[in-house]
Amino acid sequence: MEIITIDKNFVAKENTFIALGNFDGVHTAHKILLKKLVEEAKLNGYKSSILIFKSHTKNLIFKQEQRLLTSNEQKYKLLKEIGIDIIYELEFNKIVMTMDPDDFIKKLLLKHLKVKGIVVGFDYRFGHKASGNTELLKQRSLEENFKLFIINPVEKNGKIISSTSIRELIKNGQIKLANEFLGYNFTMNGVVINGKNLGSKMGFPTANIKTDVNYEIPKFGVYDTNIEINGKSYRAATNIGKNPTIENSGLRIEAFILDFNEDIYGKSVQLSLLDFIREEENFDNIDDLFAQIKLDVDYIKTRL
Ligand SMILES: Cc1cc2nc3c(=O)[nH]c(=O)nc-3n(C[C@H](O)[C@H](O)[C@H](O)COP(=O)(O)O)c2cc1C
Ligand SMILES: Nc1ncnc2c1ncn2[C@@H]1O[C@H](COP(=O)(O)OP(=O)(O)O)[C@@H](O)[C@H]1O
Repeated sequence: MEIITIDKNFVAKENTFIALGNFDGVHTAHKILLKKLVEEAKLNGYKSSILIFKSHTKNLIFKQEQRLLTSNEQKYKLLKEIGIDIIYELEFNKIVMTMDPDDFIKKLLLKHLKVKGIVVGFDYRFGHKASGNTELLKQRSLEENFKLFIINPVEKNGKIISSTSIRELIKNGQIKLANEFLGYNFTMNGVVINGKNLGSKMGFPTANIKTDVNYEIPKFGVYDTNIEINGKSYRAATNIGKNPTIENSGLRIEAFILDFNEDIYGKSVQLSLLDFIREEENFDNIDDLFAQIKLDVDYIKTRL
């Protein structure tokens, strides 16, 4: 898979079929759309491409940082697995945000990116004030002679699978359903940093994980998790929250790794959430807290 950083003046070397969107999470509905892209591109003898904005479009539109399901790195890995040939990476700036929808289609996509076919979701919006939609794309596909595929909403349990609906599930602790919608387990990448050293004193050392990605924050509580360290996977009891029993500091992600006894400070880890076990609690004292942590760990062992 080729990753090409472009600006609005970039001219592509070759024709492609293209998919448009943020693709945060590359979830099961995205996969249906992207498989259609790869299939149709092949049938028509072109490569498949995606136009992706480097930062989420909502960051600029709503002037607040969009919480995410995947880092760009995770997203690109998933896209590669689907068989996408080219990623065109474009900075989502004011020029792109205020672009006339017809300029977006005719100049950027057709002229500069040499697009022969477009695949989008039913609710795709683009251009100035999001005024471009699938109706406009339909009209222009007839006039300008490009192929267009609009993918219908994909539902599960009566709910539309979307990046937004998955973020809501994660916020509500409905991690199993979120994972079903994603098609894989929600995973946060980070690095193990120093904590207060209380964990090992109490018999439960916990790897404190710091992430640079603006992930959606899961409901505070204890999770059954998998943690990948140096390519090896371990089971862990993980608390996500603010440790109210100890202090009321910022967000902490802390994993007690089962059957493990190594120094992993500074290591990159991937933490996958499997299930929500219980809410984070404010215990009267540290002994009560660690008695409960022992119960959590014992419970997770019964789930192995
Ligand atoms: C399985 C598990 C469950 C936890 N549950 C809670 C909790 O309910 N309330 C709380 O205040 N802290 C909870 N914690 C966080 C602990 O307070 C924290 O891990 C401990 O203070 C050690 O911190 P340290 O790694 O900075 O030494 C939990 C930690 C783990 C591993
Ligand atoms: N089973 C384990 N689970 C988590 N971390 C472990 C484990 N065994 C050893 N460690 C190491 O111990 C550290 C955590 O010990 P802890 O006393 O909780 O210190 P800190 O407060 O710095 O996190 C981890 O970062 C890791 O390097």
